[in-house]
Amino acid sequence: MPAPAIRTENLSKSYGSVQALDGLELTVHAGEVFGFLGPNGAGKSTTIRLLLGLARPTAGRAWIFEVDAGDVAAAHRLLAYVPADVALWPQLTGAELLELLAATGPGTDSAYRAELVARFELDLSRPARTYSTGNRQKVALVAAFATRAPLLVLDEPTSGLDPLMELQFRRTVAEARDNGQTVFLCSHQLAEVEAVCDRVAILRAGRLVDVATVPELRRLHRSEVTAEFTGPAPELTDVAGFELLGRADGMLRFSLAGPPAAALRALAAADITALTVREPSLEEIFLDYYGQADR
Ligand SMILES: Nc1ncnc2c1ncn2[C@@H]1O[C@H](COP(=O)(O)OP(=O)(O)OP(=O)(O)O)[C@@H](O)[C@H]1O
Repeated sequence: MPAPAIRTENLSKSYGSVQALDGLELTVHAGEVFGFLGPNGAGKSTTIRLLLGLARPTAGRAWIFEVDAGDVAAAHRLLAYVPADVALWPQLTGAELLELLAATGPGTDSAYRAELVARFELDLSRPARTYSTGNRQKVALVAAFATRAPLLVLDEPTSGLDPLMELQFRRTVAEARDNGQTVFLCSHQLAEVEAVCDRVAILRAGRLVDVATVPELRRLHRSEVTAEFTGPAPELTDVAGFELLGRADGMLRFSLAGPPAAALRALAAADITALTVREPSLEEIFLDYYGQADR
């Protein structure tokens, strides 16, 4: 087994009486694209700061490819980082910035970098002070993806990108994975996480709620079923996990949680003419976890 890209053991951080991160146990395998999700204040940025050695844990430890995250000089040779708020030296042009970032980072593939500059339509001749938020983000993304760093830590990397650039981002993440790199992606863009991540971790109030693949998460959550029928309506009220959403003449719409066997038996007893099952999106799953009632 290759060393995990990220491993944490009881990783905890408190700020005074605020427990920002509480006993995080996480393993991110080498080569996977891993989504890190949670509502505001869940502890995502705190985790990233601990992984980057920008803060010290109150308890527990973290390793980057088995290098202690606190050993910043060694750990940062293995990773590239894109922060949520990209700050750049205002007087340097895009081209100068990429050169500077390449000189300080874990090694850059210049041919691939040129391809990424074209792909993200980055005008390298302009000074950074004239860049929009999205352009600053592109500089950081191009610099990070052009490295051969085995781990890419991306914190809200596409919040300033338009939908076309968002697609280019997804394509570039897929290339990083094909290249054997690990991607740790912290994002509120759930469609993006759903599209690119192999597994996701869900964090809430400093604690890990779940780690699973998106299909696994889907199986745990409600699907929406529409059944059309002739004759008597199927009798589903006793089925565990059944919740009626609507009914009309010859049509029933309901949500279902858990295994569908009992519902299928009940449906089989009726004369069903059409059946559609819609699986929940990651966004719906996320809202299920963080429903307004218990925020
Ligand atoms: N330097 C600090 N001093 C005091 N409290 C802090 C500090 N940094 C974070 N916190 C608190 O720790 C908790 C976790 O914050 P964190 O920034 O890690 O959340 P987050 O999941 O990244 O949220 P967001 O999605 O809003 O970025 C919050 O309650 C926050 O107020």
